[in-house]
This record gives sequence, structure tokens and C-alpha cells, in this order.
Amino acid sequence: MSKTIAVNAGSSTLKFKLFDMPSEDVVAEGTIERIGEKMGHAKIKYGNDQKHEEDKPFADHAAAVNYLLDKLIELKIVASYDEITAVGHRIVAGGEFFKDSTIIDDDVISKIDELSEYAPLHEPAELVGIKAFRKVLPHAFAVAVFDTSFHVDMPEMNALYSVPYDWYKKYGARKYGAHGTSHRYVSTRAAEMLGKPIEELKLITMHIGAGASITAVKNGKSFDTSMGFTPVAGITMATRSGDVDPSLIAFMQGKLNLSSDEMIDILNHKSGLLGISGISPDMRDILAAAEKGDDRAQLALDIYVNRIVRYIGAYIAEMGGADAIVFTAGVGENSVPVRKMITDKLGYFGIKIDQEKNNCHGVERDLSADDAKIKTLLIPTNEELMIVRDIERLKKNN
Ligand SMILES: Nc1ncnc2c1ncn2[C@@H]1O[C@H](COP(=O)(O)OP(=O)(O)O)[C@@H](O)[C@H]1O
Ligand SMILES: CC(=O)OP(=O)(O)O
Ligand SMILES: [Mg+2]
Repeated sequence: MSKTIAVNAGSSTLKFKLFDMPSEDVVAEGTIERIGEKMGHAKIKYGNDQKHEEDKPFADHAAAVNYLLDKLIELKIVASYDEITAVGHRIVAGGEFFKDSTIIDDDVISKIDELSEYAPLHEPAELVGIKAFRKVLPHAFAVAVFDTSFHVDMPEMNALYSVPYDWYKKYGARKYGAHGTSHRYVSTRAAEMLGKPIEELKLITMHIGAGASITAVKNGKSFDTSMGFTPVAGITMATRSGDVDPSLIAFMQGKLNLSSDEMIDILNHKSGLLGISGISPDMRDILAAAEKGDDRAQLALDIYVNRIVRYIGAYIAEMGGADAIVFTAGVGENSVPVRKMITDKLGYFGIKIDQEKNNCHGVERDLSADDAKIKTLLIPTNEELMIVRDIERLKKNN
């Protein structure tokens, strides 16, 4: 039996799943979180309910990838790397160049490198992962799966900015979105849960983790999405600002004497929940501080919830209705209070959850109240499963 590993580098995390193929049984999985913070945390589940867990700082994604490679052998998850015959990497930005997942070769690596400007927080870390795995698994079938592929054919009306049109033609200036693999997975599962063909549904998928985006999925396709040219746009995130008036950026660059690179760094790393609260990028810390009466944490929470509500309202209007909204990713899967705050504000649309059903995390569940007009679903994302399925598809076509 051969094994396939799916590697998913997020902005603050490195996740992996190791699958026995072709059964798709998960033989090991893990997350390294809070990468780049003072203290990180690693959790790996493997074998017969065995668990390895430790607090440890991870300075960057390179440290996390090396740790993962060491642990695969040390914990005897594999006897040697050769057991792993295929590897799939989640890559955020594929531009308009990568419309589908692709087999990794030298040209693909240099193209991904070129596209780093489109996802400065992610792409360099993902390249580190590709190169590290290539070194230990030189003969493995390696595939890149792009977040942007799902959004690449969204209507021009939603993909283009109202700026000079030749910016798009000459420089590729458009909305690319992200988290497409997750939006694709949860919208497919939502259709299955609703028992209807996805081609007949209007869905709004909320991928709210450290990075967060909302997608209007109309008839199975990405119709509109909240992230933009890069993953800094849209709703409020852990450390990312989401939408900001560009004039404010120029104004603050003047006031603080900042270069555009320094400004982009602040909008990516020092804004969002962290920037508003001054406490933490982590929703768990924000909720705890707000509970204790910290005003700035409460404000961060209010802004966060309100941005999400605003996008959902916009997407219901753009699609002319919705059949269901879907919660997924770190906050969406785990936070009972955040799901409650968001859905409470959407009552006007006939969105209503059953508080008992909402009292859960990390499970697939219909949270809707009996009299809800638009369903609310909780669907844990599974980007890694989509990655291994794309690997199998490409193997067959190769
Ligand atoms: N129980 C919880 N309550 C609220 N937020 C949570 C909880 N568990 C995890 N999170 C949030 O999920 C985020 C991580 O989301 P995730 O989707 O795993 O990350 P990434 O965007 O790096 O892929 C963390 O920043 C944390 O704020
Ligand atoms: C694109 C993006 O923001 O990804 P993540 O949520 O994994 O940081
Ligand atoms: Mg993620």
C-alpha cells in the first residue's frame, strides 16, 4: 500500500494529513499552530489513537516543515520516507496561470515563485514546503493545488475592480480570491447534506480561520468572494485588515513615513483582531478578554462580526437569495459564540439557528432552527482530502 501526504501551509499554521491510498484512510494527521508567535504548539495524531503534543516555538514555516519531517520518522509514522509515493501542496496564489491543480516540476516552482507577490504571506512559506519535501522525496509524484483555481472563472463583473481596464490586461490586476479548495469542498458537502444538485443551489460559504474569506457559490461555481488581488482584502482577520479605503493607506504612509512594503506588512501582520484589540490575533483570546470587559477586545469582536454580516447581506442580494450559509475553518468550526453572534444579526433574512444544535464544534451538522428560511450548516473543511483526490485525478490523466 502506498501513502500520500497533503501539506497545507496557512498563514499561521502548517497542517498535514497522511493517507493510505487508494482507501483514503487517514493514518496520521497534525497541526503546528501559532507559527511566528512567541510560543507555538504541535499536535500529531497517529497509529492506534497515539498522540504527540508539545509547546515549542516555531520561528517560521521552515522550522515547522523540518519538525514535521523529523517527526514522521521519530514517531515511526513511516519507517522511511520512501513509503510516501505522492505529495500534494496547498498553494494560495495561482494567478490566471494555474486554472487547475498541476504536477510540480522546475518550471512550476519558478512560476509559483513569480506569483509570490500575489500572496506574500503564504507563497514563500509554501515554496519552502515544496522544496523540503522534494529533497527527501525526490521521486514522489508531487502536485500543487491552488486556492485561486476555484475562483478563476468568476464573472468579470465581480472579478474586476473599477480601475483602468488595461491594468487587468497588462498586469493581471483582478480579484483572485483564496481558500478555493475549502469553499469547493464545503459547498459540495452542503449540496449533499441538502440533498439537492449543487447546480441548483445558491450557497454562501464562510471560511473563517486566521485567514478568512466568504464566497457566494452560485450553481456550484464561485460567483463572488471577499478576498481580492491578495488575501489581505475582505473581512477582518486575525492579523489582516480586510477592506480599507486606499486613500487612508496613502494618508497614513505620509503621516508615519512608511514605504509601501512597510504599509503592506502592517495591513497583513499588525491589523485585524490584533490591531484593533492590541491583545492577540487569536479569537479565543479576544473572546476571553471581551468576556472580562475589555472594551477594545469587544470592539474587535463587533467589527469582525459586522464585516461578515455585511458580506452575507451583499451576497444574498447579488445572488438574489440563498439556500444555505456554511460555517467552516478554525473560528467557524469551533466557536459557538461567534456563530451565534453572526446568525443573530441575520434574522431579517430568515436565518435562524437552534442554540442546542449550535452547541458543538468540529462536527458536520445542520444548525438551522425548524422555521429557518435559509439553512445554516456547520461543515469542517477538508482541504487535504481535496488535495489527495486531485492527485489521484492527475495520476490517472498522466
Ligand atoms: N475554540 C475556538 N474558538 C474561537 N476561535 C478558535 C477556536 N479554535 C481555533 N480558533 C481560531 O482559529 C484560527 C485558526 O484557524 P485555521 O483555519 O486553523 O487557521 P489558518 O487560517 O492558519 O489555516 C485561530 O487563529 C483561532 O483564532
Ligand atoms: C489565503 C489564506 O488566508 O489562507 P490561511 O487562512 O490558511 O492563512
Ligand atoms: Mg487555512
